[in-house]
Amino acid sequence: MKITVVGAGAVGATCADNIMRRELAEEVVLLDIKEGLAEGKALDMFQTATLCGFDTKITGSTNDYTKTAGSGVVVITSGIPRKPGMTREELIGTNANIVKGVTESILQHSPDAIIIIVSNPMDTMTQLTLQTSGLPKNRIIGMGGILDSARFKTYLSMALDCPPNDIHATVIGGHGDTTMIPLTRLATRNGVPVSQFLDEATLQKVAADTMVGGATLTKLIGTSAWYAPGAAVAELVESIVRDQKHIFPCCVALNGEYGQSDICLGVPVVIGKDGWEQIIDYKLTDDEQATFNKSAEAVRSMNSVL
Ligand SMILES: NC(=O)C1=CN([C@@H]2O[C@H](COP(=O)(O)OP(=O)(O)OC[C@H]3O[C@@H](n4cnc5c(N)ncnc54)[C@H](O)[C@@H]3O)[C@@H](O)[C@H]2O)C=CC1
Ligand SMILES: O=C([O-])CC(=O)C(=O)O
Repeated sequence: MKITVVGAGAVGATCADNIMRRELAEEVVLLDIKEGLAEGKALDMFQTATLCGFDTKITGSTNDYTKTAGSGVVVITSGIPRKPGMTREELIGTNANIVKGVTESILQHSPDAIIIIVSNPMDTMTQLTLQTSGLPKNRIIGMGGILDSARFKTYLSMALDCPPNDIHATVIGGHGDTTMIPLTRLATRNGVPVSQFLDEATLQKVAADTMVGGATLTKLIGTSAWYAPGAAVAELVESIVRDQKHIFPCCVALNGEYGQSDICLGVPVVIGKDGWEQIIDYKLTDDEQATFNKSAEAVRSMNSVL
């Protein structure tokens, strides 16, 4: 399979790197609008093949979409990242035009692709892609919840002083500082509810830290994160190309599930070769459902800006 990553910046390049190291494609095409950037990063990454022991070919392209032709999966990371003190929502004015234009160009050459949206504000960019691409809804997947869940698990493991891989936990809702919903009630340490180990105040702090996880990194680094975002995209891509049927929280079009319609929002879905294949419509508590509804309202109001 050929996989295209649009945007050869911090997230796009890390994403391509992870995809290559996991050998998820025969060829990865990295495309950027900045002259030479994608070619340079692609060549640098290809020179790790003998060092890291992978066989995936990588091609760089300065805005030449013919090189992306026939891609099975396309990851869109093009657009500006936030700076310290900004919200993801403030990026909409610039990124909506970029994401729309990129999607049109991609579909001219890869009409059968599954599209993964990473550019922020991700929920609204996913909605935009759904509305403008005409693609079946199962082939449009916004990536945010996998990353947010990875952060949630990491913060829980730090509070528990245990390995992150012993934690199972998920974040649903929007991919925003105030719209994401870490499902503390369902989080477990190898099957044992984390509430057996941590008091309510600690759990609330972990949830709060998770929600501002991206903002915390942006403040520390001066721009937003890329290592965990790139790895999170690769996890999603792997479930598609290997048809693994993993359940991941992803931003998808809801049609009555979780009491919401006409909106793309993060919920648990089964991911396989056809994109998102099934929504796991899990019954939330009344409080969780009320929070989910509030998250949907906030994302809906952002979508109305489009
Ligand atoms: N959904 C998520 O979980 C995450 C989303 N993000 C978002 O991903 C986006 C990218 O972040 P970074 O890679 O850190 O930014 P970056 O600035 O390092 O890279 C963005 C790249 O997009 C390119 N670009 C701009 N317009 C383009 C176009 N029309 N066609 C092709 N390429 C174009 C730029 O030249 C640049 O190289 C941001 O919007 C950021 O907020 C970042 C982390 C996680
Ligand atoms: O925080 C940001 O702006 C980038 C992002 O979405 C994340 O790292 O979660």
